[in-house]
Amino acid sequence: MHSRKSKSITGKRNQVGSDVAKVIKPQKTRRIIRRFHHLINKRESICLFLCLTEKLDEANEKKNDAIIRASTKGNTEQSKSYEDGKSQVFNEAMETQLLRLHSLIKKEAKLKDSRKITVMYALLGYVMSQIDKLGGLETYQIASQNGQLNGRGGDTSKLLEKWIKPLLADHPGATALEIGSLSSENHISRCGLFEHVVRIDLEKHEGVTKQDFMERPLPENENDKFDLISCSLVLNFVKNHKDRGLMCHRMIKFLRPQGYVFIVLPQACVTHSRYCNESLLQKLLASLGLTMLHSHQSNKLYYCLYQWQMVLSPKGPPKRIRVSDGPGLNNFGITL
Ligand SMILES: C[S@@+](CC[C@H](N)C(=O)[O-])C[C@H]1O[C@@H](n2cnc3c(N)ncnc32)[C@H](O)[C@@H]1O
Repeated sequence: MHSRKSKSITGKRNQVGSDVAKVIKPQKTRRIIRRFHHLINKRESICLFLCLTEKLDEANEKKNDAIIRASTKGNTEQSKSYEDGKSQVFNEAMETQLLRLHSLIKKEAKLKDSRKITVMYALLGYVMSQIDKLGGLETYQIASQNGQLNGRGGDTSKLLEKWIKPLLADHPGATALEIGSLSSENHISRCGLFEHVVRIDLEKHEGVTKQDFMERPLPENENDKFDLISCSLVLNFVKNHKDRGLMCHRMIKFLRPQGYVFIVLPQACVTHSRYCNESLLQKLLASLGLTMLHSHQSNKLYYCLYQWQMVLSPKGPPKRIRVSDGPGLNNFGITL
């Protein structure tokens, strides 16, 4: 696999990480974020096809490599194919195969012979090398951080502050949990409306605890719960519709009665998805007892604020349902 260290012009090696924050140009952030999502999605589909049951960890590519390698153990052809894939530099043919992965998988699933599996290992190796070349989750997060500062008008919790201020007027000592926090400088932490803000993310950042929300110990009492949970641009980061649903379910467990949930999604998740629009999202969250108080669409983002009023509406279907059709739509969806 390529080294995650790059040489500077002085010949010094730079570790991918905080140093890189200074070198990702703002105009490149969107491209990096898109590429990262593309690669992660393709990797997930290939792993599903190969029945790799051990969960890959976005924050630990070394571990992921070891998991994949272990799955090829005893099969020299698969192992060689995976290593060959990893040794590829940018490869048009592989990129085309990735773009057609969905139909490729459909076709191959019918004739799941050993040769096809070998081809999939080569593609998986290629995806791994591309993720590595990109700098993995760290670079993605740095790009997102830059995105917060530039391209999309900054920190999303500015709007949260506007919405939540009148609601918390008689609520001294309110607490908040910010899932997917990249900075302790965001409005949510600085606005003074919350006595305490717990900030967590899959990666460690200054003032942010490294923690997977899905593994955060469940509250033992009301003190461990929050008056607000912020989930800004996190659900779209979660890989599939079922896991997104699980995340929504879990958020409720951390909310105090009448607590609030602030969700931000890329606008396309509600305007250009086959499986999601604002009204479906509203119905899904209503089945968890959440009532929508506000929503707003900017050029790039969709914001909404819900309150846990505990008035449960009927549960939606466990499967994704198609709400739109046509070319150019994405497959974002949530199922509960
Ligand atoms: C695009 S960034 C969003 C950052 C920021 N909240 C914003 O609005 O710009 C998505 C972040 O969600 C984090 N994330 C995804 N799943 C998570 C989980 N299960 N627990 C904690 N953080 C998670 C990722 O680590 C990533 O840093």
